[in-house]
Amino acid sequence: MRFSAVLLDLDGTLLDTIPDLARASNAMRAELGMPELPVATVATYVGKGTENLVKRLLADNPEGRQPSPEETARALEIFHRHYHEVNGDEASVYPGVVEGLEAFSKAGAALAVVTNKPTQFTLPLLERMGLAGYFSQVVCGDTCARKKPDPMPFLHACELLGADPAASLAIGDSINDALAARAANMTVLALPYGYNEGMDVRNLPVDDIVMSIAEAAQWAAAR
Ligand SMILES: O=C(O)COP(=O)(O)O
Ligand SMILES: [Mg+2]
Repeated sequence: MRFSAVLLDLDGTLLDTIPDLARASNAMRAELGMPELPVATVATYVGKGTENLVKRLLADNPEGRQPSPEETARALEIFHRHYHEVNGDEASVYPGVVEGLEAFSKAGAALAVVTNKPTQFTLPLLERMGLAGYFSQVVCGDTCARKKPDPMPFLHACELLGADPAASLAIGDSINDALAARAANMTVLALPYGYNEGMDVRNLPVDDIVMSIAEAAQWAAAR
């Protein structure tokens, strides 16, 4: 395998976290007197970090009114409280993830998570889901000054792993992973089962689409 490092997205790539994110989102909306949203709608709001999710949840009102910074800050506090309560309760590891991570590790690749989810939720979730041990580095939404789709988090992860971005593989479910990895000069694979802000993954600027992390490991082994 020509890749010395593999950087994996979290939400929609390693874990299906939408049930918990939707529960916290609707608990926040209920506390603010807003009606419940379908889980599928919440899923289209995930991808650019928690603050962006909260802004989109607040902007989902009949008038399309955008929240003020003060309203966003207050709602974010409420969301955080609820998400801490449920984080991991209904999350699941996608099929093929453990098999794929084992295969990448056996092939000698250094593994990192690169997520837009804040550190306070990411680290306990990785532990709870039994995946923490696979990763030598975890770069979260608040680790760097900018989040994906900026290349900064991927470049930071490569630096921490001592890996050349050109010899590194990124795997994700969304436009944010694709654009960030492209800008970082990495090879990038997309998975179709996650949350791409409601868009078709077939339109993403990626090297290929694979059906699972296990298939991604096979794809990489052939190169
Ligand atoms: O927190 C988000 O918005 C998405 O997180 P991800 O980068 O792991 O997909
Ligand atoms: Mg994702």
